[in-house]
Amino acid sequence: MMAGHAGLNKRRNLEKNWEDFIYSDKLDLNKLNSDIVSSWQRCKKAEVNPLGGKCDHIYGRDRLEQICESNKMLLEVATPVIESVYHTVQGSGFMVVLVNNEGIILKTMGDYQTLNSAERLNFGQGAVWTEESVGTNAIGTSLTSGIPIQITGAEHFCSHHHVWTCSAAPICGPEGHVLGCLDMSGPYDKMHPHTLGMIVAAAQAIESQLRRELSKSELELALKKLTTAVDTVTDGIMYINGDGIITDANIPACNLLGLSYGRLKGMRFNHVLGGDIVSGCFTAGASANGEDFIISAPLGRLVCSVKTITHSNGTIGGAVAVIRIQKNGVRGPGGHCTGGEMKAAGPSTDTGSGNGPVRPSGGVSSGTASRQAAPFNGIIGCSQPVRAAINLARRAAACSSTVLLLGESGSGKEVFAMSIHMASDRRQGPFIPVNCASLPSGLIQSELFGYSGGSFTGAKRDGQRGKFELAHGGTLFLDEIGDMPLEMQANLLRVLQEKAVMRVGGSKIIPVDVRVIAATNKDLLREMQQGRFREDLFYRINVLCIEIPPVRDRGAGDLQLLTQHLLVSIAARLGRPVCKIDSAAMKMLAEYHWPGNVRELANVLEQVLIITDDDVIRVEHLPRYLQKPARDSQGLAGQVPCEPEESGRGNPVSTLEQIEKQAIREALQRFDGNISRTARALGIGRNTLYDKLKKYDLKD
Ligand SMILES: Nc1ncnc2c1ncn2[C@@H]1O[C@H](COP(=O)(O)OP(=O)(O)OP(=O)(O)O)[C@@H](O)[C@H]1O
Repeated sequence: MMAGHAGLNKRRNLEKNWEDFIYSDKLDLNKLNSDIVSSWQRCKKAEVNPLGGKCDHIYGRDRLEQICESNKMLLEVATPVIESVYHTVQGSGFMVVLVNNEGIILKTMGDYQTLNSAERLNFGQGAVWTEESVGTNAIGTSLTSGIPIQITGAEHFCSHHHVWTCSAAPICGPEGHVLGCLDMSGPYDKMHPHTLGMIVAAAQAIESQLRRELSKSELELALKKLTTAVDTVTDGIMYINGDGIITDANIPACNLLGLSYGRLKGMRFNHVLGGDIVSGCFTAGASANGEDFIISAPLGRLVCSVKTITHSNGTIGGAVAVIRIQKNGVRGPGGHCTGGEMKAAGPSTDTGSGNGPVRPSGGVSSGTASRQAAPFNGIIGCSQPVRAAINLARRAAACSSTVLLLGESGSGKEVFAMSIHMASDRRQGPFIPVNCASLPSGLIQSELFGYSGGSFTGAKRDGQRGKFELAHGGTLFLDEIGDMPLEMQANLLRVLQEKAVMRVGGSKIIPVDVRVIAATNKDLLREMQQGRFREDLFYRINVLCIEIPPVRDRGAGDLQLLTQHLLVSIAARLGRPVCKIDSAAMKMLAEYHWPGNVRELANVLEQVLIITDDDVIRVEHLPRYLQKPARDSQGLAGQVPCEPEESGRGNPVSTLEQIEKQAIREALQRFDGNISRTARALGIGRNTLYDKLKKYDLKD
């Protein structure tokens, strides 16, 4: 506080300097602070009236409300600081003021008398307290110069302010830009240099609180992004705390495990999965992290992987588990199948087995009947032809002979091939599928047998292994073998006989231990007769032949089982609740002849689940081409569930062809002639569709 003679002298000197500058433009730079000199010069240039000081630039209530709204966070954070600062000076004639970065007063708090004096200057909410508006003052000058400043008495440019002392400090945001300014103003004779120190500390407190708030809202935003992502994915995701309790889960996780969120949350993860995955990960640490496990759930087999979350000090804080439906087995990066099996505790699942997780490296003891049965559990169907095919497949799994799978497109040949592999003693080895129809004829040789370094333009320097080498110790699935070019058939035969390959451009014989499963939807006997398939190769691959029945030959019971299975698994994949199908819609499915087999059925159900939110599928939800079956359609309706359907097959070929032609025509119309979408909807490949368009002369 300024007192006595010295104080009076200082005041007089300040007033003298001010008068010299205002009336004679004289400046004694030794006696004046350079920031004040610059400010005075700015004010003179801006033609601010030095004999005034009453603010006439004030925002009305509505605009002020908007301004406060856009400075909401600053106000919220600064208010408790203002209150605490005012509390310490209360009764001493001071007021505390908060302005935004444009110098507009957002808030004032002070002693009654001081607020009254301030009001006479319009020094209150909504006033624009800048240098241009009211001359040199702590608020305006601090905002202009970006530094904390104290302005006392005649240091103010306007004479009406000469009885005031003001201290202000800018408030900066986390990125350094000025958000506003905090000021403390009071009577001139209460001037104390410490006041500025107090205001600087208060502004800093506001700044650090703002930083905390911003990082909190950034954290909230990051959390929201994460939650949105977790809710959008189709995989099931669960969070597990350090005690192995599930603390959160997304909808697909609940659907896949067949448990409501309320039940799942709070359950012990090991109880849900019926094994001890988590403690394995917690104790084995990184070694168990991220590995895939196979578990059995009500929906079928699921792949589960658990990854631990570690604190910065290295201790384990919990884990994230990801589960998804096992699609054709679990393939490692090199296309390897992995996985033993354990059971999840869904409502309809036997939890009493006590099976723990079986890691790929641990393996499943070979030869145990129950374990060998598991791979075939994914093949849905109990009709006689399906049971017969499964029985043959079981036998195939027990030996290492070449297998030939015959069946229409989409009937499940790959599912069978994978199941045979998984049930065989090669299950620890890779399962390598190759679609012979989709390989360009120029590349098929190198794809199958590999090539040595630099053998052709664009080849990798060190060469590349072919599918036979990749399948070493495992199974090679040659799909659509009927489409393999004749010259390749000779090479394939040689490899099968010699059990060794030679890479394209190479000279080394590489022995390979590969079990071949071939598949086709073509009539190989006819292909042979017409010279398109080698007889010797046919007999070489046709050691054990398994016919996969088309869906229309499986009976209504199988169709119902497949429909229910697919509805649950597709719903889980789409992340939507499972829905039922009413009997009329089921009857309509049974009346259709399913040329695209299970794949077509899956596509139809997926389309329905995408377009409807209803929890029951009715006739009107089904595609139109199903709603108008041809009169003499050989559908499945009326067939006895799960019974062999031996009678009544007759010779339906021409009728089915008519129906097929009609289905293709309608699908083409529906998708405006788009081949890819039409093929997808019909559950057949594009090439097959092109063949059929040619066959039925539907090209235009
Ligand atoms: N019996 C089944 N139970 C459950 N899903 C099945 C069954 N059969 C087939 N599927 C499913 O139907 C789809 C088509 O099966 P898959 O690819 O094995 O048929 P494919 O006969 O090999 O077809 P393509 O001849 O076109 O290669 C896959 O999504 C598969 O999972």
